Amino acid sequence: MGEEAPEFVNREINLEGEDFRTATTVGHKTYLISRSDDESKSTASIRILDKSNKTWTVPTVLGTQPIHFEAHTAILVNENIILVIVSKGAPFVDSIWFLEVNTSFVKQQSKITGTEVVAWSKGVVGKGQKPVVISGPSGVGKGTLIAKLMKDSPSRFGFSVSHTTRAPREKEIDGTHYHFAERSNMEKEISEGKFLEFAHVHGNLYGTSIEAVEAVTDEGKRCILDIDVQGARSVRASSLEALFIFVCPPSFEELEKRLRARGTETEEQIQKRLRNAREELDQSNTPGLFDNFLVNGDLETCYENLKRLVPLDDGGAVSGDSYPTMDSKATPSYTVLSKQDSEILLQPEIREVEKGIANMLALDLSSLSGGAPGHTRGLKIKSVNKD
Ligand SMILES: Nc1ncnc2c1ncn2[C@@H]1O[C@H](COP(=O)(O)OP(=O)(O)OP(=O)(O)O)[C@@H](O)[C@H]1O
Ligand SMILES: Nc1nc2c(ncn2[C@@H]2O[C@H](COP(=O)(O)O)[C@@H](O)[C@H]2O)c(=O)[nH]1
Repeated sequence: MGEEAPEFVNREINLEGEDFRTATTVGHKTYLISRSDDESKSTASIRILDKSNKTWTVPTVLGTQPIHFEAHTAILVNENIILVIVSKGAPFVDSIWFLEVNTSFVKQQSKITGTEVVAWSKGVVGKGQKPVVISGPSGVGKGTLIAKLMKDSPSRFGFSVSHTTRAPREKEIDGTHYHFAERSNMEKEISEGKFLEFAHVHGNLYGTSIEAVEAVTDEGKRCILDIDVQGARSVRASSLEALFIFVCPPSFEELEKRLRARGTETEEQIQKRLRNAREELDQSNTPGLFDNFLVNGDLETCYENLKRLVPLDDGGAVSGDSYPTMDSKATPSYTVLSKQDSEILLQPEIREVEKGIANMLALDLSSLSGGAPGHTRGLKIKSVNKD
């Protein structure tokens, strides 16, 4: 609930100054960002002043919050996003953040929770790669392909661990392969808006929690989702920008052979999965649903084709750019030197330049891209030579 604004704060505050508190106005709202009162934690706290009726609101804050939140600078990127640079105490990799105040993700979450919502997204260098949704009929080899991807590049990819009400298979580990859940608990969490998508698949309930995707993207990894076609449809309709890949079997007979050979289902369950496979293959042709199709005949060939769509080593880099090369644990103190059009120049303290632990940086706000809203946003950041 909003409360009457105290007289002394309802005034113009330095909008873009570096301080422990900044106020940034977007339309008729002013976003007050400050270090939390609990100084031991150094987290950020947000309050919103609605200038039209002079009321304050404490919003629901989504996303993983900036840590080491000391002095900061806030700059309006556009009417949807505020750039927040934590200018003291944070390692370089934790110093660039976006406060999403009016993006479609925020609007969607606001509808679900019925509250005013803002969301933190971490600024990552590069394209802020889209999560990858991999769908296909049961037994086609999605899990096998994903396991290869994770084994070859564990630092680059992270698996979104789904919830399911189905019983664990012999070698499945709770929290690694799935979060095995009670139906009533899972339904409750779905009704509380904690799931990005869910679907009834082969007689059980499956779903991707927002936290499962966050856990991966907050580590700066590209998130891989193994979900059925209904789930893919829900993600497509959500605000999460993703790459959608459908894996097809070389033939229906081969699919049946693989399902039987896996030996994890009863005959009745196999029949049910095969019936559903026909429906999924049919549904996969929905125009605009999947971006790419792979046929998993020979496993190695299919894996090579998957790596062409989801490269192991592009690092999200945009060719031709030079990226900051400083020690990722260095904690330089940046101040905003200038903002011209969409370029922001960040100036480290002279001592840090002299010690060689920091360079002047140029942030290109026009490059803001993709990532997972409420999780990460990609951005071009270049080191700038002073001479
Ligand atoms: N290209 C392939 N050739 C032969 N066998 C394969 C191939 N790809 C996967 N398999 C085998 O097929 C079986 C099913 O594969 P997997 O479990 O990866 O399928 P899935 O699509 O993840 O199934 P589900 O949706 O039920 O989880 C496994 O025993 C796996 O070893
Ligand atoms: N919509 C969703 N589908 C999911 C999710 N996790 C897995 N799945 C799909 O379920 C079937 C069966 O999986 P299995 O492990 O029981 O063989 C398969 O098609 C998966 O892709 C989810 O979170 N949401």
